[in-house]
Amino acid sequence: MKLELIKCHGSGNDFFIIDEMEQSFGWSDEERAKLTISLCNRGSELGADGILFILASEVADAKMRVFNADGSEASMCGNGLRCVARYVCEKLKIKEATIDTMKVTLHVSKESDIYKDIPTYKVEISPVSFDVATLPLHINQHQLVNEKMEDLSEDIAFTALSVPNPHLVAIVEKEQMQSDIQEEISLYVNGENDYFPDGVNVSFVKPLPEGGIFVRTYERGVGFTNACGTAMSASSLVTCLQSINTYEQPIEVYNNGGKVRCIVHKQNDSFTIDLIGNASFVYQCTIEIDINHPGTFTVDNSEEYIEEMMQYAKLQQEASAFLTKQLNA
Ligand SMILES: N[C@@H](CCC[C@H](N)C(=O)O)C(=O)O
Repeated sequence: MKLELIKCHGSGNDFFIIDEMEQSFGWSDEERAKLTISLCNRGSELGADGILFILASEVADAKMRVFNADGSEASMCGNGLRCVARYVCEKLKIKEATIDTMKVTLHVSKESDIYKDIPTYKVEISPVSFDVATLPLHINQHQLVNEKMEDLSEDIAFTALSVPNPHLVAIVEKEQMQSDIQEEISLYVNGENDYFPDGVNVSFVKPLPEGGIFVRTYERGVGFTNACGTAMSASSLVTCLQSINTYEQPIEVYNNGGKVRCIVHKQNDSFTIDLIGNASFVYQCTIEIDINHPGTFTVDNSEEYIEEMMQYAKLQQEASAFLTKQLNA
């Protein structure tokens, strides 16, 4: 069969969009998983962190399903949702929309450009929970907020939260950020272990001297990515809890693929987060693939979004120069 793909990214966290809104391919979840593993393989002609399947919805403008590069399905994806927001808003010629996701319907909207000529979208990150059962995290307490887990590290304190996908967040020193410790912990909690039966996204966060934070995330089902939208949102909330940042105020969040802006809203004891950033298209292409044997495919008719990519490269250069200066300050 022929399949149309759009390669897109949010802060360098890259995905393929597959539109199943009008044409239903009738795929099973096993077929979606195998297709994802094949197309996301970085050793193939394509490669990505995941696939965003966009489907028709009876309760919202569209439905998003997210598959990680290893074929597992995630309940949410912040960077991916911005790309889906752009795709749906442009397709339906609207400026805001509702997108149904695995656990919740979320509001998305077009925003003024975060950087000159960079299509920018705001997405709602919600619901947020600190109840360890929602990750799940198996420990003998209801919450883990800025506390050590001796089996993970003797020095680092973690906060566990779901937004609604699961996150483990630690505020760290520069030396810890640059060591192998994050990878070691991430491999442990995403392998056979007694604590996180479904794995967890692990973020190390470094507050920057001139304001803003740097977030590096090891993503469940993928590995280290340039950025993880839900992780940057969860990390922003954790920095507000620790009075490093302030509720209702924009937080500049730097990552290895660029930067985004988060605003954490607090009402009584509940939280929501706005994630604002680029929704960039890289290229569109058609592939010829046999869904029963997705391991091989051919790519043709590839067309790049050159202007958009050149503009994004400028944002990335500026963000990276700022970050280097801040991390060496
Ligand atoms: N990159 C995403 C998150 C994708 C899902 C995650 N790996 C999980 O399994 O929960 C984002 O931008 O939020």
